[in-house]
Amino acid sequence: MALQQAELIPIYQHLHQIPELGLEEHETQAYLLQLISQMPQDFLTVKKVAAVPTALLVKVSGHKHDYRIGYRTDIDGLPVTEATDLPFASKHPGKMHACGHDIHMTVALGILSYFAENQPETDMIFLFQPAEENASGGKRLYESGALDDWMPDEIFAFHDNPDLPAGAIGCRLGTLFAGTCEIHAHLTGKSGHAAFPHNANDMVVAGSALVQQLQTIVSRNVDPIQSGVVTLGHFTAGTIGNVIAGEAQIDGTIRALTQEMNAHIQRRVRTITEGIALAYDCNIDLTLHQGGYYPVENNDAITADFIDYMQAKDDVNFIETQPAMTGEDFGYLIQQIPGTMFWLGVDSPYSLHSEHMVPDTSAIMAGVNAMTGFLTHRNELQK
Ligand SMILES: CC(=O)N[C@@H](CCC[C@H](N)C(=O)O)C(=O)O
Repeated sequence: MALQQAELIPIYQHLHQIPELGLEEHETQAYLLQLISQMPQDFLTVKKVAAVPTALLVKVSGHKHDYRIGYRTDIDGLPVTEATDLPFASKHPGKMHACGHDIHMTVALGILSYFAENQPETDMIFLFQPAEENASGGKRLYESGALDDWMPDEIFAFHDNPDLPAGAIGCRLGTLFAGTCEIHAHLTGKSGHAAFPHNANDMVVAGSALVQQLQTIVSRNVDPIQSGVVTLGHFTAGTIGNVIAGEAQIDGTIRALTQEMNAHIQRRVRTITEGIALAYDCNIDLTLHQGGYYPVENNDAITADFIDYMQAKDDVNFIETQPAMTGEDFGYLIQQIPGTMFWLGVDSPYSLHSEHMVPDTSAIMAGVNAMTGFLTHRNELQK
């Protein structure tokens, strides 16, 4: 029997207890391998990837081999200290599945277990991908060449969404998620005694000016009909109140729904940073890192079919959604392989990345059922 609610909930709870950061998902990988080894093996081949050691690829051999349908789940957790009071809360201090990748993995296992028993028409490739949050795991996996002889012709993935009702499927034609780019700025001036500012070069002041100026980009440099985000979530400087700070560190992220706008904002960040370094006579070491976090652009034909399918199903609550400024390294994969990304509602009052986020687990079976049905339909198109 394919994995059902009674098996999937304990699997989810176990995964929730063992979150690991990107590229460190060894315990998670071992647990996934154990579960996959318990499925019927007739059609399954499992591949590890030397260049991305915590990744797993699983092929389900179909009746024929001239087409491959890909399905991707991410497997990493976040450096967040859980504050949910769940009986199955994280056992790894300072780490949590606060972005719901435990839900993603559980749904993927449910779908995989179905096709392990019900041989699909075409080959199917399941990607258990590390490091969605921080290290472009999808890009690494693609560039490792491990997919080359298993390259999907189309690919699907979802992200859970606390703002949608549990089990609802959300999607849209066109861009679903933003492209992102990390900002890291290290400022170096001259520390000194609080009483003699003229002999020092204060990085609290220079850093504050940098924050203020970067925050003008969206209001003054972005076409108001389009959109963009510059968030600076981290700013540290100095040591104590009566010492002028000689160093500061500012980190943040750029978000935009097109690659052109993302690149435009990156250029403005560079120019403004150079100007602040000049104006405050300090050194600013700026790193802008986009990696694989391109906008998630859904393929028109495949996504129209996805939406038609979900809308026609009485047991699917389909909701057309707006683009979101969340990022996803699936943006890289979907640039290489046409496909669809969608949301799965998990109805939580707390947002993704919150230490209080508790997804409604009734979404798991809803996701498995909707996607086994849809992937069977995509298989049948290849008959
Ligand atoms: C779904 C989600 O929350 N994704 C992350 C992706 C992080 C991208 C990158 N590390 C950055 O911070 O720019 C997100 O924060 O949207």
